[in-house]
Amino acid sequence: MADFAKERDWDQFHSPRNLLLALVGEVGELSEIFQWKGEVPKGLPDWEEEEKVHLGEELSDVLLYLVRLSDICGIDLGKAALRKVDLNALKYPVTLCKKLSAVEAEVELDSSNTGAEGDDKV
Ligand SMILES: Nc1ccn([C@H]2C[C@H](O)[C@@H](COP(=O)(O)OP(=O)(O)OP(=O)(O)O)O2)c(=O)n1
Repeated sequence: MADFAKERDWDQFHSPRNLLLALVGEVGELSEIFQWKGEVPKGLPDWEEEEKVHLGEELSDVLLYLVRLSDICGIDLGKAALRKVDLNALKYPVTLCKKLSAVEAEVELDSSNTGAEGDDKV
């Protein structure tokens, strides 16, 4: 991405703020693909090949602007992400999360048996 921008004299435009706005714009384009479709099954089995190619393009735009933004801010994104994975693991221990998931599933089951509305689940 650094070479790509340099070759085109685009360094002048690739400021942190501009890259952040470009990133958000691409997230918007990514969202448009899913807009109004309702929930879609994992793996997108019913999607046309063309739609999947489009999805890959928008995901790539998000990734490329994210990588460029990190670079321009002097952040080693690979290192930062690995550190965050470690922090996440400490914050959400496996045993605790499994117990909470089981309890939540039970509450969900109870509320569906009684007809009460439960919270939306992730
Ligand atoms: N000043 C720019 C312009 C583009 N790009 C790169 C990063 C993205 O991967 C892609 C974005 O290009 P477009 O702005 O043309 O966006 P789309 O490819 O999504 O096209 P469109 O918005 O027409 O769907 O090009 C860049 O690095 N710097």
